[in-house]
Amino acid sequence: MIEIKNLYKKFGKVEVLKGLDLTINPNTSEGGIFAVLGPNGSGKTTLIKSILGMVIPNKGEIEIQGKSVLKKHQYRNNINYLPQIANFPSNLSVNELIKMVKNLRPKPAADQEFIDLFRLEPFLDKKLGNLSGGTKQKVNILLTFMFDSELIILDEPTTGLDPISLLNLKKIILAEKEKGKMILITSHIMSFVEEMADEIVFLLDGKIYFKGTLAAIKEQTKQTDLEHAIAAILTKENV
Ligand SMILES: Nc1ncnc2c1ncn2[C@@H]1O[C@H](COP(=O)(O)OP(=O)(O)OP(=O)(O)O)[C@@H](O)[C@H]1O
Repeated sequence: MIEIKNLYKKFGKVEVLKGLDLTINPNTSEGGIFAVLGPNGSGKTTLIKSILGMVIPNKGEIEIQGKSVLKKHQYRNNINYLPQIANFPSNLSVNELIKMVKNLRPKPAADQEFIDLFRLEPFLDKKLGNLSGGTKQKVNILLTFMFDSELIILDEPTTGLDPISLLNLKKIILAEKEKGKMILITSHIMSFVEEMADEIVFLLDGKIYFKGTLAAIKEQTKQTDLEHAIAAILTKENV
């Protein structure tokens, strides 16, 4: 369970989060996959990075499983995080990077399973700087899912993936949900969100504008699909 109270974050003069309150509790919600949505620059990554301790909020409280996480770091060992842009060292090979990450996080790793699934074997000795965008994203996904963690945070996970890899990603996410994991996803691909998410968390103007099921957001906006439901909110709010 994640509980966020009165979260504020400013970058210089830009106020991104303005007293954001959010409780994500899979036990009382419809399911385990929560999509964090909002227009470009609305603060989705800032919120995620605050949960991860990579952004330090100006004010507010963040608790995971009832424990405050601000200025702590141990809890991060139990979060799998897929960053939006993976800045891999370009002169390392895929194999070297996997080994390095496994050394940094000494717990069982299912790397071979994902090497096989995404057919990464031919790329293992290639330098990361020479990989295509989609192949880099497959390495990014492998590094995220090879460890077993209770909380999984995915920032734009579909970027650059071909159709088969996208199907594989969806399978992996659903398998994690089956195991009872809590999964937070940001995505601008509404068809992906509609297919995967149990609940929507919609950020607007530094706060949570809506939290609830796909059915509820469609009903509230009187739209039949998520894309139009979101468009209806943004038009109404003149964003
Ligand atoms: N380190 C930083 N320094 C200065 N400004 C920042 C920093 N990180 C984010 N911002 C600003 O905070 C705002 C929110 O950015 P954020 O990346 O959280 O948005 P987002 O909702 O994830 O956007 P997108 O959908 O485009 O990925 C933007 O105006 C951005 O320029």
